[in-house]
Amino acid sequence: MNYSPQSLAQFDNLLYPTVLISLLSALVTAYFLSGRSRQQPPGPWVLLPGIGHLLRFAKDPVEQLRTLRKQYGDVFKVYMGTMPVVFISGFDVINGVLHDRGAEFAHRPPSFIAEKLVSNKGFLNTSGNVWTEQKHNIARTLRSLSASGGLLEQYIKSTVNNLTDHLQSVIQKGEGGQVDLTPVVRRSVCSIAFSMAYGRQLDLDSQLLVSYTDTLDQFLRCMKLAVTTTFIPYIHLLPNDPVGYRKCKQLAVVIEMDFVRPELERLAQIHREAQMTCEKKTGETITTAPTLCYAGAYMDEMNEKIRNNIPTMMSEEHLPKTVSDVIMGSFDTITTTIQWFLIYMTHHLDVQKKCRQEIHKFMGEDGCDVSDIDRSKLAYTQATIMEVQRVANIGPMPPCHTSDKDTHINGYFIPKNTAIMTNMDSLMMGPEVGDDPTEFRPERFLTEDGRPFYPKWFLPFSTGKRMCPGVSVAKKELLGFVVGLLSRFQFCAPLVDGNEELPSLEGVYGLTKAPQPFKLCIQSV
Ligand code: HEM
Repeated sequence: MNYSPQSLAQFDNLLYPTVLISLLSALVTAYFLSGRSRQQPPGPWVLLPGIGHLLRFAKDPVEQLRTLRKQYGDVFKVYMGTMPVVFISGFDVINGVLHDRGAEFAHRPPSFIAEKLVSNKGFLNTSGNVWTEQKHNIARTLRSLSASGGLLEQYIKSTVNNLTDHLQSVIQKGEGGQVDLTPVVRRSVCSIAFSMAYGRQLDLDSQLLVSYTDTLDQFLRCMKLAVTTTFIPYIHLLPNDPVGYRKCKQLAVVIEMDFVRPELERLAQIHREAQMTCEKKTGETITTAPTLCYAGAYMDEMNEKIRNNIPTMMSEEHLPKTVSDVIMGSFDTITTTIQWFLIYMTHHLDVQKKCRQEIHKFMGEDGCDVSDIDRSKLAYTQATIMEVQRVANIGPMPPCHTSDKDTHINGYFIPKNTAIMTNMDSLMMGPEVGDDPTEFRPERFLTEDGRPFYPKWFLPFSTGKRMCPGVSVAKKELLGFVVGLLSRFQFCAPLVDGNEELPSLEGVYGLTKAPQPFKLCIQSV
């Protein structure tokens, strides 16, 4: 093509409008793109899943979440009280946020209740360096405690033996027809948590254990409603303490002053004495507590760092709250899982029988030793525990995560410190489970040749940096209780007015989803 000087001049005339139009369209595109990049997740403006349920004016929160997910997809935002909460659902999104971007989302959002109840100290509610340093210490100690042949196995063995002896005596007294197992199971679980924390064992009937368990129990019951202040802080100003916030604060003080601090003082004293003896004998300073426990291990590392002028965030202020967080982390979750396990076993006697047969086959029929369990042999029993964890879904709304920087999830803009909550139901009852998620079927956790199968979507302990640090303790404890109980007893529905009355499968939402009060009939096998 030939360009004449005139045609080039015409082109020149077009140059300015062309550049102008391009600039304008670039600006418009940038405007829309920046709008898109700041687009917030969809969701209704005011809705109170969880809290509404607690305050008894909304339906089952899990049902609400299912409806919302259908309507808005895997990332949606609701206002829980005055606080926006972004819910993430489905394996891909949850794993993407908590695991693949674990460091970014390893923070906890600011919380009124954490600030007022524990002054933002401890483990569960802290973030950043203080959390990381404590996490390393706790994870290391829990790993040592739960190692094969470690102290946890001894604690489980003696506690489960005491529990089964107690149940045997209930049966011998002719009272096995309708037993409320919850108090004794709670005490047993608390006893193991106590031993791991402070390195000494308490008798199941000891006054200290009874009152520690009762106080923890009262605190957790009280927290069911008091947690509302996280989402509507002004509620705590109302007269007559309608949500039990002030009562919870008092109970937190009682737990620390009456139970935690005396044990910490006792450990410090033992440590001082051991140190003096060691210095006299060898001239060396000992660096490990006489008995492994996580309060003692925390003190050791903290004191060692202080002695050697190594900068540390571990402190006397964090210590009692951190110990309480770990005890609380295990107490409610393990008790609730065992309660649900027993309930589901009364609903599925065939499964109960199969577990017992497996236990008797591989561990003997006479009072098997729960400190010496070969997990690989008890595949069906383990699969049953996992299936109970799935269907009972005791933590449908686990602690919130957040990022300390503005960020995006699935293209939606998430301002820093926004609370992000995992929709656990979307994993436990989601499409990945198969086409029969409501059915109780332990086989879904077994391969075709009967070996354990761990599907990627099964995340009851969460995933990523902030995943439950007690996972191996929990697995050992749950299996120990199940083996000890099923090897010696048969659990079934009690007779009420001549009719079998199966315990309800409907849960009560608190910090965990617990069963309604229930009784079972226990028989020796
Ligand atoms: C069936 C038993 C258990 C279940 C289902 C469970 C589940 C969970 C879940 C879902 C979280 C939240 C993780 C996250 O934020 O992403 C968590 C945190 C935690 N769990 Fe467990 N847990 C169990 C037992 C235990 C035990 C036995 C211990 C202690 C020995 C424990 C100690 C903790 C602690 C201290 C946290 C807070 C972690 C943090 O904030 O970084 N849990 N657990």
